[in-house]
Amino acid sequence: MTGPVPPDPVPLLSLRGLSKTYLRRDGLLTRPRAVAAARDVTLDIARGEVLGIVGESGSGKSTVGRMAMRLLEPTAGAVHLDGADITHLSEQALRPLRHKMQMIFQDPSASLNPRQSIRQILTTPLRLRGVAGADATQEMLETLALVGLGPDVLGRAPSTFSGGQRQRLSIARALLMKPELIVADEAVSALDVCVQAQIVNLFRHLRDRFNLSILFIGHDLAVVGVISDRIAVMYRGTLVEIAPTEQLFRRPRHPYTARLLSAEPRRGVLSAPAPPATPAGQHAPDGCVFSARCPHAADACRTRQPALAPVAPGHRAACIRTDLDLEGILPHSN
Ligand SMILES: Nc1ncnc2c1ncn2[C@@H]1O[C@H](COP(=O)(O)OP(=O)(O)OP(=O)(O)O)[C@@H](O)[C@H]1O
Repeated sequence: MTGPVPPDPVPLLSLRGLSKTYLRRDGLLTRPRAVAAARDVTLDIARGEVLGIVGESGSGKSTVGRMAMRLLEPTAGAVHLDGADITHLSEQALRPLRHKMQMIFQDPSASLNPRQSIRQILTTPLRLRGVAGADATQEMLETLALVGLGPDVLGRAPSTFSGGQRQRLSIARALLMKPELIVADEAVSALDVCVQAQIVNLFRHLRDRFNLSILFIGHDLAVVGVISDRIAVMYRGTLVEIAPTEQLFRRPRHPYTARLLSAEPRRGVLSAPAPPATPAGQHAPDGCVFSARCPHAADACRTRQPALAPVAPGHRAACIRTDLDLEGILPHSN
């Protein structure tokens, strides 16, 4: 008997109650204070899913991405990859799993060695996988073609490429590790608007082709919305809303999400300005993290942070003002 394929019961990546606290000193003579870069973040990413994380600068997006990659030790919480708890694995024990998780950063120049040719750069992941000789060359060329580059690039140095081409090269290098998960941290933020669209389309194509899971981190809801199946919204280290993309755009349930949406242009999907940054050096209030800026804050909002609670199927929000009818916008056509 055939029927719909049930969803994969084990998410590829599962973040459970992840927190990260830094001690920060604001001046030479001041006492260090604790800064919660991420608080109790719980997220799952299914195989083949693109999960967006959006929020303004300093909201903790990179901290979550780096903890997911086990590049940063969490202060509390757990990271599960394919059902296995990898939170406390040693670097040596992690090594065989590292290839499954690849990270793409905002500035590809920083991760492409300027003294190496593209052939040398792309040889490294192949060597790590034990692929050499003619097989390596063939795989290199196939992967370059996948990211829209030709064989002529192999002898060139990274500095001879544009920003968009360099990002294509870092994606090619990541693909050569045969990853199952890609964490793309502001991977298109530094690019021109039309190049952003091309790279976002490339990520989408690669997801479809390889059933990749992608954690797509960005500050621009319009860009993140184009590629993501679901979006998680962060504010000051706290996950305040998570929903399927269309639902989040159409009917946001947290005032901060509504505010991000109102900063979006109604047309020109990829040209939203960055939202204003969180004021530096301000402590989170005792209550809801957004209460100080929220136009709908009630007294109860200033006394405690609400938990992320279901508001509709697949949709959760950390707001006690469930009575609000917040304004959304029409979703972008994917
Ligand atoms: N090594 C560190 N030491 C102290 N504080 C840190 C450190 N790294 C990050 N932070 C602080 O943690 C908070 C979250 O930073 P994070 O980089 O995760 O935010 P983000 O949303 O990715 O922002 P951006 O896009 O600007 O990087 C910020 O307040 C930041 O200043």
